[in-house]
Amino acid sequence: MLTTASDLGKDSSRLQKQPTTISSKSEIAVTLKNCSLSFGDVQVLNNVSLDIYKNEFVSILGPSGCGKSTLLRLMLDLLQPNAGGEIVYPSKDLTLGMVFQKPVLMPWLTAIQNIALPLTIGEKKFTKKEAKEKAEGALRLVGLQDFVNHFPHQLSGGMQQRIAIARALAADPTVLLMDEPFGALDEFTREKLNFELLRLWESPETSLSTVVMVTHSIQESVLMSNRVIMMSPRPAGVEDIIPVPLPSPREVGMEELPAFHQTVKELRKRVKHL
Ligand SMILES: Nc1ncnc2c1ncn2[C@@H]1O[C@H](COP(=O)(O)OP(=O)(O)OP(=O)(O)O)[C@@H](O)[C@H]1O
Repeated sequence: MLTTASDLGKDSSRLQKQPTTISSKSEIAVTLKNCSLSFGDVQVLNNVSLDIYKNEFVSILGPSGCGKSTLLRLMLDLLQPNAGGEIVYPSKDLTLGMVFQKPVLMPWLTAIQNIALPLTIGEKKFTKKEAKEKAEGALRLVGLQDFVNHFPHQLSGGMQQRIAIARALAADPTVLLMDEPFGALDEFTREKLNFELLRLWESPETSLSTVVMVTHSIQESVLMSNRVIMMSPRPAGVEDIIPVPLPSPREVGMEELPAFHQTVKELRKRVKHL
């Protein structure tokens, strides 16, 4: 198991990571300024402007093919706003992490080797010993410390996705970008991982401050997020930003609250208009 709600319940610092209201004092984690992007003749993003704050969990919803994954790749610096605009990360101690829909694990590497591998290559290189220690820590965070030497085929789909989350967390990101991370999982595992991710985001054991998650599930977006960004059809822009008026921290059973139903209903109404 991951760090549980009850483990963290006595720690007031977890409450620092849930700004349900954005005030003028909220610190920006990333700003997209009038970003437009085309693949050849196909314009995918049109004038996307967005501020995402430190200590917030944001979901991105929108029609299939509108450009949600493209937006994340832009934020990860894998793509450039080639038709105008810029992306600004004001913080000096920024580390970006990414989790994809599929875990994309190397089948010939064990759980710990899969997590350690990216730490030994790229810009921020760690020694093999450091990488192993960080990978062990990340495995503990996702509750898979007993599966250190298991290969991917010896793990369930949910466990493989936890390894992918651990791999992203091992680099100690401040901003985590997630592209439908639970889309391929059954409903039971998905719900479990939803709360495990929330606990990790709240945990003082990680540097994680901001989560930006693309999802196709309206319910998931409401349950997890402080705000939901609704994208318009391609070429996508920001259609709407909907705050989620649920109490923090989020707990199992909040799906029964009237505020949950009202926000889901509101989002459904807006989806129908797209
Ligand atoms: N590398 C690429 N080259 C050309 N076109 C691309 C490339 N990547 C994405 N596209 C196009 O950009 C558009 C947006 O794709 P993207 O994957 O960002 O959408 P999405 O909103 O994430 O879709 P979905 O919800 O179905 O996952 C699509 O029309 C897609 O074909």
